[in-house]
Amino acid sequence: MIPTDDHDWARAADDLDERGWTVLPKLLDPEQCAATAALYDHETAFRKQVVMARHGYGRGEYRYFAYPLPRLVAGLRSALYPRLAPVANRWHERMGFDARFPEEHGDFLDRCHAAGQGRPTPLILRYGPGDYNCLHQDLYGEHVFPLQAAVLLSSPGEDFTGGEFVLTEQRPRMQSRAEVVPLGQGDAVVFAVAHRPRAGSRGDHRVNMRHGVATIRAGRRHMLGIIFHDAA
Ligand SMILES: O=C(O)CCC(=O)C(=O)O
Ligand SMILES: [Fe+2]
Repeated sequence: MIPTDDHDWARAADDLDERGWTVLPKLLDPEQCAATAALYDHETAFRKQVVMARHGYGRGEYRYFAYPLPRLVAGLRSALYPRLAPVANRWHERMGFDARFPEEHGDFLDRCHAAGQGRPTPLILRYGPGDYNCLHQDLYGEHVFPLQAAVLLSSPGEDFTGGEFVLTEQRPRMQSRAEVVPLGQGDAVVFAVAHRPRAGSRGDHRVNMRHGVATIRAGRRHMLGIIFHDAA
């Protein structure tokens, strides 16, 4: 159902190692995007709604899915994870972090759930004119899978303008650098949750990464977020 075989995973792994993010073009087709965005109004599919302005997170809102996840969301989460686990393990080794990740997502979730991180983190975000998402990191407890994915469900230029996906990285003792990630409808961005290793002249060091969304100028923008660790 989720055609992850079509993607160039060797290139994706190289992008991730070099800059901490990659784009998987057309991970979902327009019908899958529309059907997923339409889930937003099915209140019973979700465990929690967050109005971002109430928490100082930005402006706009999002909803975390409840278990069981919709088929497409569950399918994406379990299909992407095994492609990313080798990158995650390499990153942890290079950053000197102890945790290593199993090959299958279910085994990693068992570890999260046993540690009290049992609430699902996949979400849909919805933005209108003037909305934005402040730079942040999606950390929900001790157990962290270091990569996450997000799929643009709306069509830029058609459904909305503005609303660019932004990543920043901060190297130790240096100023932050920003990247704008070009996304079309159905494209997924895969990116570092909080840290990534970077090769420097004196070996690897850890850089700090955050992501957010620039102000939506017009229209409505829906995004599907796939986070692999669950929440406490
Ligand atoms: O709306 C966006 O592009 C940001 C999504 C996001 O923050 C996430 O998926 O964690
Ligand atoms: Fe996020």
